[in-house]
Amino acid sequence: MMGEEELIKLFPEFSDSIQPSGIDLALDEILIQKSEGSLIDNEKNIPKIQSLKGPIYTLKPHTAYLATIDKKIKIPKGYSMLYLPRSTLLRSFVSVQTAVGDPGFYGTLTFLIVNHGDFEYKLKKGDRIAQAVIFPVKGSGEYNGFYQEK
Ligand SMILES: O=c1ccn([C@H]2C[C@H](O)[C@@H](COP(=O)(O)OP(=O)(O)OP(=O)(O)O)O2)c(=O)[nH]1
Repeated sequence: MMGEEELIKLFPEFSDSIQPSGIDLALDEILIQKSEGSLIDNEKNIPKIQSLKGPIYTLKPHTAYLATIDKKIKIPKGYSMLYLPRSTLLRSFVSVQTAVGDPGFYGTLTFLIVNHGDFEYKLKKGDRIAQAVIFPVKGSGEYNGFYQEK
């Protein structure tokens, strides 16, 4: 796992958000699902989504949303990332569910955020919701998939 000194060099645009063992990630928008979706024979039909009005978002009980991160990220070749939830959210019955950040990815990170609680939970744009932890990857190629932005 990469530490503070190395992370500042690798991610200068996140210099204000570097932690001893990762990078803090802050909320941009919360989005709700507006249509069905499917994944059949690797054919993606991603559900339509709609932004909620911010900057304070109310997560309804037992409801899933998408959350976008406020700064686009470029993952350098040779590194990969995992995203872990901020524990304050877990202590509040809210999970942040995430996948792997690939070497070479550039774009907006999107996470699933679920309020598992029986009560509403309020979250403000700009608040930290997750932390990225970064690992070197030996012999990696570069991501150039569906979610890559130019
Ligand atoms: O929770 C996550 C994890 C990763 N990413 C970004 C970075 C990652 O490099 C990219 C693609 O993720 P993944 O490879 O998991 O997506 P896929 O469904 O396999 O897409 P593709 O078919 O383009 O490979 O999305 C997110 O936005 N959210």
